Amino acid sequence: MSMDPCAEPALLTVEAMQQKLLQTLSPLPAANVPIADSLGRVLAEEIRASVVNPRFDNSAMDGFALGGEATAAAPGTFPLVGTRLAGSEDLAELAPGAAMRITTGAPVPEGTATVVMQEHCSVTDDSVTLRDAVKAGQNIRRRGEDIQLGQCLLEAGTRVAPRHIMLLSSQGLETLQVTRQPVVAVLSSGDELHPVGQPLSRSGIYDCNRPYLLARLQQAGARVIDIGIVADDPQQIRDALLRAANEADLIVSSGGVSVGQADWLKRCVEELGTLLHWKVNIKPGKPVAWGRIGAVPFLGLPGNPVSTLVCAELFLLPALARLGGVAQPLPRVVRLPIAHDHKHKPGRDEYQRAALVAGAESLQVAVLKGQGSGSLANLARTDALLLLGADVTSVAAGMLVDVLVL
Ligand SMILES: Nc1nc2c(c(=O)[nH]1)N[C@H]1C(S)=C(S)[C@@H](COP(=O)(O)OP(=O)(O)OC[C@H]3O[C@@H](n4cnc5c(N)ncnc54)[C@H](O)[C@@H]3O)O[C@H]1N2
Ligand code: MOO
Repeated sequence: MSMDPCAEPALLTVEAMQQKLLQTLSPLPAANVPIADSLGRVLAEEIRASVVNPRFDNSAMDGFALGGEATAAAPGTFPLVGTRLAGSEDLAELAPGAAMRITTGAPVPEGTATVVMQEHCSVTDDSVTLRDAVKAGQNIRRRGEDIQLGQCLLEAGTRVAPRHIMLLSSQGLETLQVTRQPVVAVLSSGDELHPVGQPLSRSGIYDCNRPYLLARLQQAGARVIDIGIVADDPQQIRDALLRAANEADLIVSSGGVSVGQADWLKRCVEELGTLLHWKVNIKPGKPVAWGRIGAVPFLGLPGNPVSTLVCAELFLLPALARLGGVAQPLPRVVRLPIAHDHKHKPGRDEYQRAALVAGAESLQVAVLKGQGSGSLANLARTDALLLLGADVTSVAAGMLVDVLVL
């Protein structure tokens, strides 16, 4: 890689850069964790059912189980021979023509032909009267109709969500094999940057990229190390990168990757390790850098805050997901109609901040005002990024466009 700041390397497409990242990385090793600690972690094993669902034929309603002949005889009055509650270990059978009070989830007694909701019956101490005809087999949840033994429930590479914890707990699982949680070190670079809580110098600004990255990474399942703000000084940058490489599985910086004389990040990575690629045909975020410090991958995001945000979605989160063992590490793009005519200057794949708005038939995407990579006000309304391909010159209202929902 040339040290000449004026040399223009070949720009990768977004897809090619993503493939390059994914090829450089492999999932971290797996460990066993209690289910209660598994939220947000990534399964390193396939989960197959060891418990069928339902475990036994059981009632779907509070009401009355009817023995065989009673079903055909309804409407009518039938003797009430007992009660079966959920959790009952009682094995009594139900005689043909008799009825038994039953609650939702209780095993239906042997001999049950159907279950009737109690709202459809009148009851005395020793009999139940059905007002209407009944269908055989209704309101009974059959053993194994949902989950059978050995059925694949979750694939390796699934990020554990609360609904998965429900499914796994229903199987009685206590622990899971998950990929080790990736540790990501985050730093900001720039003499102009101040941490929040400190007064600003005349040409100072608050560092908003590092708080953003720390939050976004944690939301995506990483453990973060905050390396802080590093001045535009090669020695300080080298020290920060080496400290980060010592402690983390992935290093991410913002700022200092362009061609300015104080842009040291890329040069320091070349010195300390390997710069694997620099520059992608994307707007915003063109000077994004990818490399390694020793064995630790490094992603250098461009400093303009929206460049940081867009490149984090497109490159940082896939890199994190890959380390974390996620089966589908790339962001999911959906197609939605655009709410208005829209012009685009071709040349780079562009990701524009957009709001999702209610259309007549479906959600629509509306591009927000203020698309400069340093413009922040519209982050308040940003729901999604609209992708406009490098060759697109315009889109007409109603056309389906690619959208990355945030
Ligand atoms: N001659 C050229 N100049 C620039 C080019 C180019 O191709 N040729 N590319 C432009 C593009 S595109 C981008 S993006 C930026 C990226 O530059 P850097 O990564 O070196 O970022 P900085 O120069 O350090 O900062 C850019 C901008 O963002 C502000 N910033 C930086 N870090 C933070 C932070 N943590 N929180 C808030 N704001 C931050 C910084 O003050 C600058 O205003 O380069 C263009 N230049
Ligand atoms: O790529 Mo820069 O991010 O356009 O501002």
